[in-house]
Amino acid sequence: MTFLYHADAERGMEWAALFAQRAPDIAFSFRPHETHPADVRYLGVWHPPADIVTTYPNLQVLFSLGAGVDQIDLAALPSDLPVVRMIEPGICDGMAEYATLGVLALHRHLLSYVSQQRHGDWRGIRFGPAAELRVGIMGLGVLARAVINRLRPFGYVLSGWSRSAHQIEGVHCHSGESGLPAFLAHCNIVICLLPLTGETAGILNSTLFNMLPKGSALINCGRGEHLVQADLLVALETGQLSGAVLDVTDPEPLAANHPFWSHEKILLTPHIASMTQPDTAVDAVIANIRRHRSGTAMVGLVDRTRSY
Ligand SMILES: O=CC(=O)O
Repeated sequence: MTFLYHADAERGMEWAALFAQRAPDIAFSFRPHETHPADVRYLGVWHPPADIVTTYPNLQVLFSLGAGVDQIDLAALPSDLPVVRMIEPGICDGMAEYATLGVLALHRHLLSYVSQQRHGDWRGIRFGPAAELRVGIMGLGVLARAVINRLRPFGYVLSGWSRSAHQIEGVHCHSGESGLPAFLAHCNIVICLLPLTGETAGILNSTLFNMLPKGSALINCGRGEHLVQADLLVALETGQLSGAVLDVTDPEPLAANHPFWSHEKILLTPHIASMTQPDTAVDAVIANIRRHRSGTAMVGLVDRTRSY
């Protein structure tokens, strides 16, 4: 009954030490080649190796080491194999910090000041109060709620949009395709935290940008595939969008000559918004293994019909 951590060995070693301390009853390995495949009941992966089902005939749960599962070909897995997303406090904190960084950077014109500094240009740009800035979040899952809670004390006007209806105190929530135009019409900054699915790929496109008030800004912490890159360039060119903070791109990294690298209105970071933190992630996985063993529902179980 082994949990096999099938990813980078450096972090695997960290996980091994934490598992040994906190769950000595659960065998843990981060060395696939030294692990008997038939012993593997729980498998932790980022990009799963090929043929996991034949390689690990006794696999009972597949754990994604990240919050997303779009990197896993769910259709290739047996429909009764539970797949679990990583939901742990460290990932939520990281995302809350990054989204806050993005909102503050856009609100307080940081991209312009970085450019002005390069040109020796000492010039203040007016900014309005947070209470007049409307921040909208696309996707209202666990990460979005962490972002909302972190943004709340600044006083921004918060709204949210998701596929299905949600109620969050102090947040004006919209849902479904029909709710999208009203949501967008009231966003000065829109943050994409959507899962990547067939329905959400390419959702950040010119149709969506044109539904935002002119001069709005975008933060994409979802996946690079959510964004139609050419549409963003046009929107920045025309002023429909005033700036973008992008933590994800398609592909990653972008080609060396890609216009996003040097665009003055784009802040680009190398997919670091949030990272699974071993200290807290290990507890989340151990708790889920114990839930699975006792037949209770695991936290983060992927709904295979929705792909997240
Ligand atoms: O992108 C990172 C993750 O899915 O955790």
